[in-house]
Amino acid sequence: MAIALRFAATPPRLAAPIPPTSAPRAHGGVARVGAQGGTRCGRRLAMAAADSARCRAKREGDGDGVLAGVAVHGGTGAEGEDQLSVVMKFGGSSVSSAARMKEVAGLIQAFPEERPVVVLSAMGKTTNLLLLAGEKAVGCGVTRVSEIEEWNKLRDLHIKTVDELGLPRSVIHAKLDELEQLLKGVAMMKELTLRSTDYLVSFGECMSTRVFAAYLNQIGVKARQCDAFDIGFITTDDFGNAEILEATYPAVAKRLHGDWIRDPAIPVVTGFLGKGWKSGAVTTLGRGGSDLTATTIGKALGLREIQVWKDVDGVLTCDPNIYPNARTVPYLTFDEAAELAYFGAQVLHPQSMRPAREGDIPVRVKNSYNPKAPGTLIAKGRDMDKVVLTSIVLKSNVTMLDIVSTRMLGQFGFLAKVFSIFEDLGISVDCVATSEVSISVSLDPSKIWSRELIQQELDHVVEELEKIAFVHLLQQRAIVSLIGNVRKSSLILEKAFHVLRRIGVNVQMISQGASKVNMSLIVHDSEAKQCVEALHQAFFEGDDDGDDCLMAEFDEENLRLEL
Ligand SMILES: Nc1ncnc2c1ncn2[C@@H]1O[C@H](COP(=O)(O)OP(=O)(O)O)[C@@H](O)[C@H]1O
Ligand SMILES: N[C@@H](CC(=O)OP(=O)(O)O)C(=O)O
Repeated sequence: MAIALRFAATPPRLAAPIPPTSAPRAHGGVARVGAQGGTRCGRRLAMAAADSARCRAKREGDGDGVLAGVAVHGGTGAEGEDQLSVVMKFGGSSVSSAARMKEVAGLIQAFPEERPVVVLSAMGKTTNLLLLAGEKAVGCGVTRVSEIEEWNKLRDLHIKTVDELGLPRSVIHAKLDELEQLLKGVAMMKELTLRSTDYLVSFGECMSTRVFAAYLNQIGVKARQCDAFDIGFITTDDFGNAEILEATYPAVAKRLHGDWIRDPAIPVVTGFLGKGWKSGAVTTLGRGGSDLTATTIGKALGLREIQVWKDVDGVLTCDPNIYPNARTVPYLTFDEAAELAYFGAQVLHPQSMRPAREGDIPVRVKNSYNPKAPGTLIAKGRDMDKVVLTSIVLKSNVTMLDIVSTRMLGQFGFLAKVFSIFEDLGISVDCVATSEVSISVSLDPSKIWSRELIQQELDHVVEELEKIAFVHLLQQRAIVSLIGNVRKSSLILEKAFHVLRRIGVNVQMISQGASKVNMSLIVHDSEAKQCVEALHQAFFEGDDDGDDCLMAEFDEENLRLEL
């Protein structure tokens, strides 16, 4: 049987690669925009340095900030019709069905004064379905691809959505055909590389945006579908976890603004995707990466606000799946939000705060199921005077290593040796605690695609470390991170340990940075949920202080009484 293999397991190059304007950094998230001090206007002009549009901006001579004709928000509040004003990002949960897409379109129509850039994730759990379909395709044989349950599910979901929205199926057919060919290609090659995995999962966002843009047009809201990899999102070639490069900012600004000026239509941009600068192939920004797409666009265009619409009333005091009494946190700083995300609060992508902080663009986390709820506003600063604890984050299934060396006493270079082993094996470390003769670390279980550290990797790391130290491997641990006011750390720890002692839980490791807003406690996995509940009750429910219970304000007197 002949198979039209239009897309082999190795996807095609998209276009000639565009080199980054600076070398990619080895670690971390979004590459920093270079020397940019000064005003917003100055920063944006710097971003557009290589851009011919910059000259136009100068010619027009808007002292309050004009980039290539974009009147940026220099605090005057004077927004022209000729500029995009906000980003509205809708996650998979917000666009999981035709009904949800209608709701989201309604939200966009409800703010006619806004000229949003819309960023969409894949519908519902499409990304997971694509990953599973790809894995199954590797082993199922070409003729059985059509039987893969996940492929059928996601195809049916998209066809049903298009039908229910009253759109022609042609909106989605080409992409579905390509996807089927790709799965057949994977089945034929019996191989799914990281590169082809990224190409495979990109279909989720490519389809949701096509459907949604078509729907907006149908209801009279002029919209334009945009693939992020075609509008200037340039990344490293780290498939599965690519970093956005600096060249992205001027490229995206130029493209989105240019399109808007030429023919105003709401851009509907694929979240989560980019283009590798060397390979020219589609890359992804790590799970939940659409938040990062949104903040990158916000910074690139210098927009007034970045809205991230979820299925919860904002950032909550803890994961509502762990403890349903979680409450909304009304205000957060970029640092607090980043810390929350780093330590595993699923609600925001760990790197997403960086562009917002650099561009000083406020991020509003809102609930698309409950738009009246005020949500969470994340900005540069907030009044921390009354803030004690902001949120509790739990990361489960963590592995801990106790590394003991008698040779560490008075020695130098031991820590360097330990960490070079982790570096060589590509394992990242979450928390660290050291003493004269020992070091305890917790290992990040979520490497690429949330794959957990497999036993073989752990055995390898232990084997290497045993060459220089005694090693104890402790599995099934959990990190309970207390995100709060570092200036009240003693108060937080005092109360936390009081609570933990009361429920009979022993903390196995503690880690707190010098000026960081989080304190991490490692406990046994089996006790972790109970810890979160008890801590939440003590910090957020115990004292009804009339201040949204969020500041967990409790005075010394109260504490003494409790003790
Ligand atoms: N501290 C927290 N605050 C809010 N939501 C949280 C928190 N921790 C975990 N979550 C989970 O994150 C989910 C929202 O994030 P996500 O699934 O990425 O949304 P979306 O798909 O809309 O982008 C919520 O449904 C909630 O279950
Ligand atoms: N669809 C991608 C990207 C994303 O950001 O999704 P969401 O916004 O639904 O978390 C994922 O599932 O990882």
